[in-house]
Amino acid sequence: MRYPVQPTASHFIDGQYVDDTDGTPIPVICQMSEKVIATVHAATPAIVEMAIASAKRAQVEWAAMTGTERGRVLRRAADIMRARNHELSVLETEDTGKPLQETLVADATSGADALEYFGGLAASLTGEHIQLGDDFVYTRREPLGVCVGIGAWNYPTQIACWKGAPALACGNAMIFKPSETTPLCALKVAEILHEAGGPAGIYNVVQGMGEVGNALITDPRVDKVSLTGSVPTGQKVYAAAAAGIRHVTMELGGKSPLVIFDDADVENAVSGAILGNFYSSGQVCSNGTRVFVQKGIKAAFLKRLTERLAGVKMGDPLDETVNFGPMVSARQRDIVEGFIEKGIAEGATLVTGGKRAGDTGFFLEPTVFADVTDDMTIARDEIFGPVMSVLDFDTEDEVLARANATEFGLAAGVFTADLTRAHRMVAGFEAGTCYINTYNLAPVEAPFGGSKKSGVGRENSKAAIEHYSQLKGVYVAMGDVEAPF
Ligand SMILES: NC(=O)C1=CN([C@@H]2O[C@H](COP(=O)(O)OP(=O)(O)OC[C@H]3O[C@@H](n4cnc5c(N)ncnc54)[C@H](O)[C@@H]3O)[C@@H](O)[C@H]2O)C=CC1
Repeated sequence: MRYPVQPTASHFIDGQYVDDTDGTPIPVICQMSEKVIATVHAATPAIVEMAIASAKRAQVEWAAMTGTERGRVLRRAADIMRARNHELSVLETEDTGKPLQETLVADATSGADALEYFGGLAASLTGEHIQLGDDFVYTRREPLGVCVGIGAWNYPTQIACWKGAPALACGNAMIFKPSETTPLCALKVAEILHEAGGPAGIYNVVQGMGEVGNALITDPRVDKVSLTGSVPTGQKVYAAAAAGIRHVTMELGGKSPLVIFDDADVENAVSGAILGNFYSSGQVCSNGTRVFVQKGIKAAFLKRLTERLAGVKMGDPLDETVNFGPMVSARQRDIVEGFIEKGIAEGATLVTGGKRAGDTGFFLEPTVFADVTDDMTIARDEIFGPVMSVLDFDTEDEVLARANATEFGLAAGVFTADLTRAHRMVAGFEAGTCYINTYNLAPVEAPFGGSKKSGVGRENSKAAIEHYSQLKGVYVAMGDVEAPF
């Protein structure tokens, strides 16, 4: 079975599809054919109002259910997602252009993991009892209320679930606004949660650009905003949330270092660098795009990397043998091309790639630059495309200082056979998500998020519960009340 690409309607609110065709049309463009394959409409003020009013009402009912009951809904939704993995993966590929080979294992499956994990935690979210002589305090772990999730375009299903699952487990309602570039997949998440028994209104999806996001996060009925996006957007959204003293989770951009020492296993280091630069055509926030390679292993690393890149198969992302898809949009392709031109102009050595590919489609070759220096634009700015920068280094102290010399702090990785050094490096990295002898894995059990300008808060793991709930302390007196007069 295959889902129709054109959704039934633009938004999913209060358990059903709704539309208001007065909203600005948002075309969905196929990254392979460059043709419009679906159209949705940005939410009008009436749609935004409908979504918030419905979430506010539904949240009360949802929070009154036991954790076990809420968890059951999430786990049922996880089962449905797994049973429909193929059609959800096809839709994810149509939304993003990522190869089906990837989406079959990384998107609905990761979303289902989040629903299952937080569904399992829901029943055990408790407060604590603090004895104070005869008196005592107990704490209640309570939901925040209505949460708004705003997504980026690279992982539309996964982001919708990573935000929705912990929010719902804690008894919140969520209104999710997908990126205008990839509006399709979150609608399926909403539909599935409803089918799994979620009360109408606990997970609404509304479409739109920044204005719709802004209308949602400035509404006084909204208690929290969780954004996945770029740092400039994060600054705006964080500021708007601060005006209303709202809770925030910010999952923002990065320019992460991947450090490869002379003693590393070359084959594994090359695999790590490929995973950290070319998966999803490089459109991954945690990518290790500054690959610091110690001078003694540089020649062997570049040789094997170039050989391994011969295994890239570009083409129709729906063809399961294709392992490298087009960029998400013409705009993103053009941005990345601009960075490649800068890399060449600023004197980096183009080892491989650098060009468009194919007659149609937003394809860019996987690109590797060597002899990159810290001051070059390609070593400083987030590119969000398939461009790897290889930088040379001599010593551990030197590379750690250079790895940290960035305003970002999302991820960092190290490849070495010396485990003492690996742990020392990781302790020194200014980054929220670190890897030793691997790169870019993001299981739901592990916290994911950034430090410095890459973000605030953590997604996944038990840590996410702290970001979707609040504690109420209750002092209970067992005797008379003493007062001064
Ligand atoms: N840390 C993480 O977990 C991840 C971070 N990202 C980051 O996302 C970026 C790429 O995604 P894009 O969609 O281009 O990011 P973006 O920042 O352009 O947009 C993100 C979302 O924010 C919305 N938005 C824009 N202005 C807004 C405003 N004023 N108020 C409310 N919402 C607003 C957009 O409509 C979109 O849904 C990259 O920088 C990447 O590093 C991407 C994936 C994961």
